[in-house]
Order: sequence, then C-alpha cells, then structure tokens
Amino acid sequence: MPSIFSYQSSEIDWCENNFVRSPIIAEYYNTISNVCFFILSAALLHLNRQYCQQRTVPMYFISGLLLCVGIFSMYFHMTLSYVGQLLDELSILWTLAVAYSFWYPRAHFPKCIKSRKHFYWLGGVTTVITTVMSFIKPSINAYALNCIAFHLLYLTWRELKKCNDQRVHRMAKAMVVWWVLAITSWLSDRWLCWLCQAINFPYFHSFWHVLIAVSLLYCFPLVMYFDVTYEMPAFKPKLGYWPSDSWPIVVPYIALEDPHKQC
Ligand SMILES: CCCCCCCC/C=C\CCCCCCCC(=O)N[C@@H](CO)[C@H](O)/C=C/CCCCCCCCCCCCC
Ligand SMILES: [Ca+2]
Ligand SMILES: [Zn+2]
Repeated sequence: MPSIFSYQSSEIDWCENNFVRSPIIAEYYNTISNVCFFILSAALLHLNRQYCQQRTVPMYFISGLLLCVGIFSMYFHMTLSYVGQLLDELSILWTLAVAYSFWYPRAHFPKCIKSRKHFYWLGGVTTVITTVMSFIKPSINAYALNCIAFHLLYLTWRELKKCNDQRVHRMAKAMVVWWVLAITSWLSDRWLCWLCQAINFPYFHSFWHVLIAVSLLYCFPLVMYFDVTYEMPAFKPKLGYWPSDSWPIVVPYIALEDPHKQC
C-alpha cells in the first residue's frame, strides 16, 4: 500500500504532464506559479501599510497564512501526494476562516450572534467540523472551497448597494473579472484536459494560481475598505492604485485619511 506521503498518492492529477521538466518535481509550472502567493502576501503588507498599522494582528496572520497556502500548494504540485493535497486544501480553508472571522461585517451576522467574540467561536467550531469532514471525500474539497467565492460575490453585491464611491464599484468589477478568468482556467484544467492536451497547452492550472492571486489583490483592499467604513470612524478609507492611477498595470491598495483634516 503506498504511503500517504508518496509521490502521486493523491487521487487528483492536474492536466500538466508529470516529471517532464524535472525528475523530482511532478508538475513544474503548477509548482513554480505558486510564487504568486508569496508576492501577494508581501504586497498586502507593503502597500496597505497605513491599514496594517491599525490592524496589525489580522494583517500579519493573513499574510502568514497566504505564505502557507503558497508553500503547501507548491508541495502538493511537486509530489501530487495525498498529504500535499490535504495540506493545500486545509490551508485555504483556515485562511478563509481567519479572514471571515476578522472581516465579516457585523451587519451580516446571524441574529443569534451578538458580538465578534461569539462570531469567532461560531467560525472556529464550523472550521474544526469542516476540517474533520474534509477527510471523508477529499476529491470534493476543492469544489466546496470554490463555492465560497459565490458567497463572497453575494456579500460584495450587498455592500455595493449601500456604497456610492465609484472607485469601490470599479475595483469590485475588476475583482470579479479576474475571478471569472481564474475559475474558467481552474474548470478548464479539471474538465477539458483532453482539449488542452490536444492543443498542446496543459497549463491552465498555473494560470489559475496567477489569476486567483490577482483577484485576491483586489479583494483584500475592498474588504479593508468596508472594515474601515464600519469599524474605524476616526478614518476615511480611500482606494488607490500603485504606482499611479494612469499606469497600464496597477496594483490596488487602501489609504486612510483623517476626515477632520482640512486639505
Ligand atoms: C469577509 C471575508 C473576506 C474573505 C477574503 C478572502 C480570503 C481568501 C483566502 C484564501 C484564498 C486562497 C486561495 C488560493 C488557492 C491556491 C491553492 C490552489 O490553487 N489550490 C488548488 C490545488 O492546487 C485547489 O484545487 C483549489 C481549490 C479552490 C480554492 C478556492 C478558494 C476560494 C477563494 C475565493 C477568492 C475570492 C476572490 C474573489 C471572489 C469574487
Ligand atoms: Ca499532471
Ligand atoms: Zn494548484
């Protein structure tokens, strides 16, 4: 019986051909494309410095977890092992759980939840139960995780209905476009591998890594924007683009303005 650590012990094998570019890395491009999560993790801390000063613990927590996502995903694609698959999926689940616990808007709490402390408990218990359940049928875990994006879309839509800032609307649209490209790549790699092989381009899962990281680059400043709006009345949030609005390639970030300061 193969060990749960052994190469190719996972039931999932992505479309990229195995051991083509290296004898020790099963899926070369799928492995190296995870470097995007390291860049995302550092960029979040660097670009959103002002927000980070106000919310140091959540930001370092999330940034550390995104590093773990990148490391475990690299390990998974390098080995295609059962342990690699579970580490990859569980690190995503825990990152989502921590992000929801810190940033889920109070206005959307279930009626029985009276404070963020209660919400932490609800999130913690749900995550522990989901972690145990993820061992039952690991092949459906990735689909379940992808469904969470639909809940995020719903939340975004609810928040946009209350918001008049056109910069926020534009950033939300960009996030959705990147996510649509990302999920299309993920599904193509899963379901249309025969076609990708036929056109000699089995690399859509690597594109997914890049595109979902870009989509998260837009998602996090939006989440921070609503956090500042609801939880930090001493500041006024302003979405910006680095290096400047007019550049063809830009990275979004949030700045905090003092609403009492004149000019
Ligand atoms: C108020 C809530 C705020 C939530 C903020 C969002 C927090 C996101 C946290 C983590 C997401 C990391 C996802 C990266 C996955 C990379 C690893 C990977 O590719 N794994 C695959 C195998 O290698 C695996 O098959 C993928 C599984 C699916 C993961 C789906 C994650 C959903 C993330 C939702 C992102 C939303 C972006 C915008 C939505 C409109
Ligand atoms: Ca493969
Ligand atoms: Zn992957």
